[in-house]
Amino acid sequence: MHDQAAILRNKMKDFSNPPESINTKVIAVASGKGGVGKSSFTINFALALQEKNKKVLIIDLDIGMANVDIMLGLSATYSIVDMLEGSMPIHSIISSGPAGISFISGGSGLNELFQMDELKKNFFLQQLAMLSGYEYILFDLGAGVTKDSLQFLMSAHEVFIITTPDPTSVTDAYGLIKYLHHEDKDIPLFLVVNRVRTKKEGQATANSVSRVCEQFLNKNINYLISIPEDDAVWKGVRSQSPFVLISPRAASSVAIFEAVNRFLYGNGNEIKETSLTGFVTKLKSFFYTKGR
Ligand SMILES: Nc1ncnc2c1ncn2[C@@H]1O[C@H](COP(=O)(O)OP(=O)(O)OP(=O)(O)O)[C@@H](O)[C@H]1O
Repeated sequence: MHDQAAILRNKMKDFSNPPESINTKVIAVASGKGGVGKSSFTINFALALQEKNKKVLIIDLDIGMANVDIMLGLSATYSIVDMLEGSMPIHSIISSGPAGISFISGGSGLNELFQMDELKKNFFLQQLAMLSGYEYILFDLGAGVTKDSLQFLMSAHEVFIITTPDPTSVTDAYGLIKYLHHEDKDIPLFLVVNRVRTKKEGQATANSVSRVCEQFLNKNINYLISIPEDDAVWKGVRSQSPFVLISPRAASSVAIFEAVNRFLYGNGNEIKETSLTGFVTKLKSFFYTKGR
């Protein structure tokens, strides 16, 4: 009988050999509070990385608020939900966005993704392992932490936390950092302060987050960049065209390019070895032992 389980089992045989691996770094982009510019940062940072000739993939896992495809002016044909329902290979659900950026949509009904049975979990993990041709995979996760997003946050090689200088946003960012630190004291965290009026405001915000993290958690936070409040961002969202592409000289774009330079060449970050297998193995351990 060819039920879905049988189809999945057969597909898994087809995909048992992941493609040749390059060094893949998985970045989870998160925020404590919603609406702080997480998706817009993810997209533009990914595009700026791609401009440095890096192979980059964006995966939208912002359940309920998935809007990366809208911001990219795309209507993705297939999503992760389709991949799981239709036992499709992960490469067939990758869309090509502006400047050829690769993108995977979570799809509506994504919350069911996390209620997967064992066979689907294995299929999902196996398909993720097929993405080893990408040098950077950016997961856009929802604001705050859920039991589900936590698994991705804790498995990623690095976590970017986006905040604005707004005290409520800073408080929520600290809450998120505290939560993550409690789970894993060694998790590398990068802070992005978005919508600043001046660089000084960005630095002051980063200083206050760093200070409380050092004082109460004994945790070092890497301040990546501040991004100014800029009409170019708004225009990019309105025209569904990322601002680094349509306004590359705007102050917000300059900040994103600077963030990529710091990320790639600052603090010895470029020499750390990372692998997709490491990410998938960690995620698997969350799915099966530490998860539900
Ligand atoms: N630097 C900026 N300057 C001006 N406007 C900005 C800036 N960053 C973000 N915005 C605006 O903020 C709005 C929210 O941005 P975005 O959707 O990226 O936030 P988010 O944190 O991903 O939201 P969600 O919590 O819904 O996932 C967008 O309309 C965007 O135009």
